[in-house]
Amino acid sequence: MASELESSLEASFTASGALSGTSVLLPPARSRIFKIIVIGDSNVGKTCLTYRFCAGRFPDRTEATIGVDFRERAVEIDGERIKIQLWDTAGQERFRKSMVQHYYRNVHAVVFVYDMTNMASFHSLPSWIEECKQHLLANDIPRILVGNKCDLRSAIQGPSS
Ligand SMILES: Nc1nc2c(ncn2[C@@H]2O[C@H](COP(=O)(O)OP(=O)(O)OP(=O)(O)O)[C@@H](O)[C@H]2O)c(=O)[nH]1
Repeated sequence: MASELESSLEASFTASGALSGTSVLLPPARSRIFKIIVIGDSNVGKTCLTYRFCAGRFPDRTEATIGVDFRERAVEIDGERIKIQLWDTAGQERFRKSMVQHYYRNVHAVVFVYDMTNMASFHSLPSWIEECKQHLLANDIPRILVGNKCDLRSAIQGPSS
């Protein structure tokens, strides 16, 4: 029993990255949190995308996001448990004005979303990229582009639409 306890204590030291062999029991290491902002025109599906990722299903109904909504999901990557904190931002200018500087603070990655059935939302991407530049987003911050609503096959718009 005592030896079992000893080995489990040692395992928790090792898991928390602390030195084993000391007599102090440290709390387990806290998960690292990564902040990812999701941006794009209103109605492209940012809320649905983030909700689906975090809750495993689509929301029953959606309304225009005001300011920002936060969603979180724990995932394991390369054996490390991390927390992904998704910032579902408002697409409508009037609902984002007061919040926009908070979106870009300490951000780890950006997801740009457009709606494949709405070419205008694709053409808006340069203005979203410009907003990132204006908020001094570092060049090494990963950026991902998502073309949403690909299930609406017959409504997908191409460059000539
Ligand atoms: N067919 C289809 N509809 C979708 C998809 N994603 C979102 N929608 C619909 O698109 C509409 C807008 O979705 P939201 O997720 O609220 O869009 P948003 O980008 O968060 O909008 P704002 O909050 O105004 O910025 C809703 O009617 C959704 O049901 C998708 O993948 N496929």
